[in-house]
Amino acid sequence: MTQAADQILTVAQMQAAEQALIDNGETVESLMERAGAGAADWIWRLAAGRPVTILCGPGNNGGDGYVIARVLQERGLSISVVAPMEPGSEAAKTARDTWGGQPVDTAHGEVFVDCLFGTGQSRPLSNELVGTMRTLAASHNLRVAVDLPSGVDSDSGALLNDNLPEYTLTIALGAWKRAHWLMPAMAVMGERRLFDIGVGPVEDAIQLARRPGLSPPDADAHKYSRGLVGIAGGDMAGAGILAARAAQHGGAGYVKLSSPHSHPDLPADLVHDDSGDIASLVSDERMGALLIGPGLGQTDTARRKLTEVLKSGIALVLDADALTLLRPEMEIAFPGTVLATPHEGELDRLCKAFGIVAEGKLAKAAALHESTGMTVLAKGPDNVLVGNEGTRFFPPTSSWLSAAGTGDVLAGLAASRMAGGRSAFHAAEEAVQIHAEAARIAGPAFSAVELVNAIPAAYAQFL
Ligand SMILES: NC(=O)C1=CN([C@@H]2O[C@H](COP(=O)(O)OP(=O)(O)OC[C@H]3O[C@@H](n4cnc5c(N)ncnc54)[C@H](O)[C@@H]3O)[C@@H](O)[C@H]2O)[C@@H](O)CC1
Ligand SMILES: Nc1ncnc2c1ncn2[C@@H]1O[C@H](COP(=O)(O)OP(=O)(O)O)[C@@H](O)[C@H]1O
Ligand SMILES: [K+]
Repeated sequence: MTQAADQILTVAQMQAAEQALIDNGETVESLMERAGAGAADWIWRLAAGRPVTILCGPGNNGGDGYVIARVLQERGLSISVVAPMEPGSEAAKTARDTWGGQPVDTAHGEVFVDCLFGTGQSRPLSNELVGTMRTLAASHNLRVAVDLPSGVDSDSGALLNDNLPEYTLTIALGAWKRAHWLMPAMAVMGERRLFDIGVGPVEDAIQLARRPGLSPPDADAHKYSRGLVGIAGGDMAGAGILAARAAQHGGAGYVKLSSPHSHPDLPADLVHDDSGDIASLVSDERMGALLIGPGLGQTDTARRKLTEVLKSGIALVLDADALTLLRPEMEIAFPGTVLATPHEGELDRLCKAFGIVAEGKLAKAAALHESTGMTVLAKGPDNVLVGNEGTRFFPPTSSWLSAAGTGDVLAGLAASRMAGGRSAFHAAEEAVQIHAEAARIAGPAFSAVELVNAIPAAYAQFL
């Protein structure tokens, strides 16, 4: 179901949603007044009595800036407005006239408020404008972007100029935009807050991932009812062990690692099938989900294992080497129960293998889902999940996750959630957030093993 508070809109969807409000009796002016007053509340808290400088552009984002100037001035704050361009829209002109002050050429204060451009940003900023913005940003300790940082493309999250300022806070107006959750724009926004102006649910909108609601095992649970996860390992035992460890902590009751290689760190509580025989793994009728890829290798044996696993009809997580080996001619019994978890390089390789030409992470993941039927989690600093249930974006996670082996941990978690009965889509939605929470708990500079060890505490956060 579409939830208005979590929806993420394109510029066209936002404009249609605003038009719907106007058709119901609002005006651009009344919406601007509400949006500006809402943003002013946040800036008021941040400023705590200190002076505020507002950079106003020619469109309605600039109009919001004049409303903010008026509201904060009425509350007694010292406000300077810098306006390198005259208001162009009627609503912005009205907002400036109602403010009634005189813009200045430059100012030094504590809080810089960027109301230069919002969703209407259609091209890179001129050198002069970007220079003004950089100078103002550099001379204020706190920086607030209203709706979006200027210089950001709302639909793609691309940065249209180099060296844009970084913000303390970004206040989304009316609804989230894609750029709030996509790299590289996401990285400059600081904290994100949404101010509601009454926009209703938009059909087919991308949603922000829901916080997982986990529960302890049922009172009469046994290891198989909690889920049996199989890990089809291969040449490098370490990656399989990491994934298996994560699966053990991810809710499943039983984890079986099939790998022909032993390893000195093989935990005593992990069931290890050292025959590496894939047929016995896929013929186990209790198998809830299988993970294949971490440590699999790319040999003929690895390809044969992957082919068999794909045909098995068991719910699958495909990661790492399995994604490199996957080809369109391989038969997938039930693509709807398969989750693929590519990082950027694997996503590009998959697109090439499947003849997909698309620009950007979202378009690539959507095309891959469309072409294969698999649920696709495109990983990285921004996570994009596309499946039959729709599309999800995620809050930013810890950049300390950029360490070898953390992807194996995520794949193990996802397999564990699937073995416990979640769909590929919901398993991925939960796994990303348990993984992110474990990273937060593990703190800085953790290794993949330390990340795994933090999973139980992360799990507890969602019980
Ligand atoms: N439409 C509405 O009902 C509401 C809109 N609101 C605000 O309005 C914003 C969107 O307003 P607009 O559509 O007017 O768009 P913007 O205020 O983002 O600016 C668009 C204007 O800037 C020009 N422009 C774009 N890129 C430029 C560049 N690089 N250099 C110079 N000029 C450039 C465009 O030609 C256009 O005139 C939202 O982000 C939000 O802040 C809010 O006030 C809430 C209500
Ligand atoms: N800069 C970053 N910020 C946040 N998360 C990141 C970042 N870089 C990588 N990650 C996450 O870390 C994991 C890395 O996975 P992957 O690239 O498959 O690594 P590996 O194969 O070594 O396990 C993914 O979950 C990814 O989303
Ligand atoms: K802005």
